[in-house]
Amino acid sequence: MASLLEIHGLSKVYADGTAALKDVSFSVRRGEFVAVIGPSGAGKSTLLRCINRLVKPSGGEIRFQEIDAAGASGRQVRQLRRQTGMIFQHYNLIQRVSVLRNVLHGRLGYMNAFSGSLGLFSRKDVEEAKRILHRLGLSQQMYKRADELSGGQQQRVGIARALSQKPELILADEPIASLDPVTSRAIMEHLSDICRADGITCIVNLHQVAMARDYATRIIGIHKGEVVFDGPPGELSEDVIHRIYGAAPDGREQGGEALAGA
Ligand SMILES: Nc1ncnc2c1ncn2[C@@H]1O[C@H](COP(=O)(O)OP(=O)(O)OP(=O)(O)O)[C@@H](O)[C@H]1O
Repeated sequence: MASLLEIHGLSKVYADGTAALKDVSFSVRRGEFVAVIGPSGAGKSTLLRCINRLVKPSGGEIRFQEIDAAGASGRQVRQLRRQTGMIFQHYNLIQRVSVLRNVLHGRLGYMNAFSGSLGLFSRKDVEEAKRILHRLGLSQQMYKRADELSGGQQQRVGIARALSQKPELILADEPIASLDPVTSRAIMEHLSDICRADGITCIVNLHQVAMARDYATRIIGIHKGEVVFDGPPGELSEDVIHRIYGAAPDGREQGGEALAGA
């Protein structure tokens, strides 16, 4: 099957000289659930942000469907962002606005500037947003302000907003890092269900190795900006985990929190 996303020789050097990504290459097929793991500062967020062009790559190629994401024009970047839903650690909701309206913001990329600025969403978009909120168990919350919700509920709104875009790809940057273990599993279940039932490809940055093992169909391990593992969860041996997280000189592993749940 053709790849949805192909990355070749991707590099990112920030203005201060930090080389966050070095010669990263992999491709992702439709329907895959990819977990990206690695220690703090490995380059996970930079990778996701290069894919939807929140960060401009320094070199290499990113091909998303027909779009050359690395060299995309402004119009192509807008098209790319329409087709890629982004989910953030801190939810990035508009706090004083209703849950329903936050979800409808996922439709802005499809509207002209005039309708978008006035929030003139179509009846069809509103009905679809309500359906998505119902699916995520948030029917009772849809008219509440976002800041009245718990963290887990806010992250479900973040997922609902991404779904309302009707994306081909969901990029989730540490979506459970601020949540307790039970709520984290509920969020991972929702993402997994979306991937399986809707065929939406997911790339999820995670700190917890156990979560990656339990939910991903494929794991990519990054260490200091380089891919050091790319394979199914079953191949994530202790040796591989040490290669990804590295070992401190005194023998203690780095990323102890990540390994604790491994
Ligand atoms: N805007 C920036 N300017 C300069 N350096 C940056 C910038 N953003 C990230 N970096 C650096 O790039 C490297 C990779 O950072 P990145 O946030 O991608 O890692 P990460 O694996 O997502 O880390 P974490 O798990 O802690 O979020 C780090 O050394 C970081 O300090």
